[in-house]
This record gives sequence, C-alpha cells and structure tokens, in this order.
Amino acid sequence: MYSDLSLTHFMSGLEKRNPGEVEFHQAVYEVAESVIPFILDNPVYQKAAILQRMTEPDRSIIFKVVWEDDAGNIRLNRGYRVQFNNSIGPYKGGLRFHPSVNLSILKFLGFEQTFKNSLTTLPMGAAKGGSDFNPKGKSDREVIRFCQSFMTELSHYIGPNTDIPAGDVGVGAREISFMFGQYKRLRHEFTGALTGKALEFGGSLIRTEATGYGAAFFMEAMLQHRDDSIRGKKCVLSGSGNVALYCAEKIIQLGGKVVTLSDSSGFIYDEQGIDADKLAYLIELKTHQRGRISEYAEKYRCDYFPTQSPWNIRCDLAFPCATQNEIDKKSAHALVSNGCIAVAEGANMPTTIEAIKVLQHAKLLFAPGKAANAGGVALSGLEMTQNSVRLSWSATELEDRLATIMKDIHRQCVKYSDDGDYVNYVNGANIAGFIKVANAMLAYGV
Ligand SMILES: NC(=O)C1=CN([C@@H]2O[C@H](COP(=O)(O)OP(=O)(O)OC[C@H]3O[C@@H](n4cnc5c(N)ncnc54)[C@H](OP(=O)(O)O)[C@@H]3O)[C@@H](O)[C@H]2O)C=CC1
Ligand SMILES: O=C(O)CCC(=O)C(=O)O
Repeated sequence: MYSDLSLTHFMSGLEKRNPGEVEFHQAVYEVAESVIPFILDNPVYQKAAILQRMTEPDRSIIFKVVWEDDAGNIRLNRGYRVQFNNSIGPYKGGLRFHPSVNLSILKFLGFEQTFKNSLTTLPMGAAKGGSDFNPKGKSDREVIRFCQSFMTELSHYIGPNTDIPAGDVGVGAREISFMFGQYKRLRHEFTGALTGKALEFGGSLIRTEATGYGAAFFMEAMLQHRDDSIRGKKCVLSGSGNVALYCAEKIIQLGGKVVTLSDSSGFIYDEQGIDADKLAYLIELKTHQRGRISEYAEKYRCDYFPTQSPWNIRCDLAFPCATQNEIDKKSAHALVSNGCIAVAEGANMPTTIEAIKVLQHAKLLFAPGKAANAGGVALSGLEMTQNSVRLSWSATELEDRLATIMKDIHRQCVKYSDDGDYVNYVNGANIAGFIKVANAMLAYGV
C-alpha cells in the first residue's frame, strides 16, 4: 500500500486527507522533503508506514467555549487540543489564543512539536491547542471567565502523565494561572498538569526566558561551529512577545546589538541599539501594560515603520520571533543582499519554504524553529521534572541545563545534516527528530 514514497505522491495523499489545511501541508512538506530520502535508505521505516502514521494526529479534540463578557453578553468561541504523538512521552505543547487559530494551524504546530520535543532529548510527546479567542482588549475578568470555561472542557483530556499544555501566542503567565486554578478546582488535586506556572505554585525559574534564550544559544552554537560568535553582530528581531524580548536580552548579554523589534502594527528601528535599560522598559510595556511597540519609538525617538516588517534593515543576524510565514521569498532576498549571514527561527515556521531555499542557496546558516526555539519546551520538561521530585532548581542550574540542551540539539543537527561542508540544519533537525520517535513506534509494533 505504501510502496510509492515519492514526495509528490506522499504529499498528494496528505493533501487529499487534509483538504485546505495549507499550514499543515507546508509543515509536513518541509519534513517529508528531508526524511523521505532517509526512509528510502532505511526501508524498515517505510515497511511500517512510519511517516504516514506520524503525519496523522492521534486525535483532534474540538469543543465549544461559552463565556460571559463584562456587558453581560454571552460569547462563543471554539477550543481545540490536537494530541499528535505520544510515542516518547506524554503529549506536550502550548496553547495559542488568537483569532487566526484553526485546525490547520494547530495541526502544523502539533506536528512540528513532535520533532522539536524529540530533539530536546527529554521524554515528551507532542500536542498543541488553543482557541480563536482574542485576549487583546479584554478585561482581566473576561480573560478569567474565558480561561475557566476553556479549562472546564480541556481538563477531561489532560493530566501530568497524559498531556501537559503550556503557553504560546496570547497565552502567558496570566492565562496559565487562571487555567491552572480552574484545573486544580475541578480535579481536586495539585499536579503539574500545565507548565509555565508562576513560581509560587510549581513554576520554574527561567521558563519565561527559555525560548528566547535558547534561540540565542542556538545561534551562538551555529556561529561557534564556524569560529565566530554573536559578539559585535547587528541583529534584527521581529515580535515583542515572550520569545522576542528574551531572545533580545540574551543577545545583548552575549555582546550583540539588537536594532529592531515589532508587533502586528509595525516595527521600531533603533540604530543606537536596544540596551538593557531600554529592554527593561519594553518588557514592562509589553508584559504588564500591554502597550504597543510604537510607544518605544515615541519614548526613545527612534524610527517606527507602521505595517512593515524589519527584514529590509541591513543586519548580520536575523531572528524571526513573531508568527508563521513572516519571511517570504522577497524578504529572504532582502536579507541575503543586505549581508545577513544567519537566521534562527524563534517563532514556529516563520519562514516560507521558498524563502528557506533562497537562504540556503546563498549558504546562510538557517536554523529551523524546531531546533532553534526548542529551549522553551525543554525548560517546560525541566519544570515537569522539578514538579515530580517536588524541588526547585536555581536559575544558574537551569540556564546551564538549557545551554547544554541547545548545544546537544546543534550537535544532532550537524550529525544528520547531509549537505557536505554546508550544515543543512533543516535536514539535520528533521532526521534527528524523526529517528527517535520512529524507533519508539517500531518498538511498539503496530
Ligand atoms: N512562548 C513559547 O515558549 C514559545 C513560542 N514559540 C513561538 O514563538 C512565536 C511567538 O510566540 P510568543 O512570543 O510566545 O507569543 P506572544 O503572544 O508573547 O507574542 C507574539 C508576538 O508576535 C506578534 N504577532 C503575533 N501574530 C502576529 C501576526 N500575525 N503578524 C505580526 N506579528 C504578530 C505579536 O504582536 P501583537 O501583540 O501585535 O499581536 C507579539 O509581538 C510563535 O510562533 C510561537 O508559536 C515557539 C516556542 C515556544
Ligand atoms: O512549553 C511547552 O510545552 C510548549 C512550548 C511550545 O508551544 C512550542 O515549543 O511551540
């Protein structure tokens, strides 16, 4: 039945089974292109139809979320949890609250998570979930009511040994706290069924910083592999959420110069560089005041470009940290012609397939999100470990462990890259991530 494993044949079957799910098709294409040649060289995986099985989620749960707004109106949203693969550990992955959320986006994210979690070296399976609810502009009371209603249904499907959600776009410490409170109330037990919790109730130090720090560590590892480093490099970043802000913090600590950040309204360009003090202002603005990036430009009198992304700014290093498909082919050409030497994806799938080809063709170092942004879920794994042993590790110990994990992911990518002297981090990450999950699936039999 699965004798023809050409990329075209495989993708046309996947597209037929998942009509219209363009983000999911894109994520699978990027992996299939890397792993099909590897599978053809290792027919044991083909015989067991591993790739076909890996691209079908174990289950997709879709549910209704009803809540009441401050004006007393009844509001309706859709909630999801896509449990993708639990071959190497309990399902694990974030929750996204954003109006664009749909099944295709969550399937792409859950699928990516399978490979990412495998690369972390920790025992975690893969899932993703969320809702088309938009927390922006809602009062705290409204967010509480939504989160409680969402968790009332989600609580049936999660648990510390089953599925452990965390944050993603639109879900930060505030939302995790509201959901954890409701989970605890419903289940009448205190267990680590969510990560990204506050420190007072089972959270881990540096979980907030980990995704961004990890992306900077991964970039440093790629550059060190070529006897270079972040020090002195001009860096452009997109986004100004959890990932972007702490990626900027680590870049500054490593001696790099961060000149841009963005939100969905536009980007700021601070030619002098965003230093630690300016970043502290931004963290307060974005995390607590929930302000807009344009307010930074007003305060520090730098350039602000509404509705644009920062990829035309001359730079050495680029870190897309906002959302999927934010670097298209044109932006990739701009990065190449402006002298950029490396791109590390802080966000999930921020670079289109065509743009990746442009960057790789020009021999830029290109780190896919499943490798470069794996620090967040890795630290979540360490939060689970701390919850299990009822201990809290210090920030120094956790940052050391995070740095070691990111180096190890880099080592795995180099090991499985198959492009001669040029390290093809896409192939390396996809093949290394595939092997561990595939071997577990083989071990279980059918
Ligand atoms: N948090 C984590 O631990 C991890 C996150 N990621 C990925 O990193 C990326 C960012 O996540 P995170 O920082 O947590 O999310 P946040 O919600 O904290 O921040 C998201 C940022 O991206 C911007 N953004 C969101 N959607 C768009 C859009 N359509 N166009 C332009 N800008 C947009 C937001 O701007 P605005 O405020 O205007 O919406 C905001 O600045 C996502 O791809 C996420 O999946 C990956 C691994 C782990
Ligand atoms: O910490 C986690 O469980 C999930 C992080 C996440 O959603 C991601 O890696 O994309």
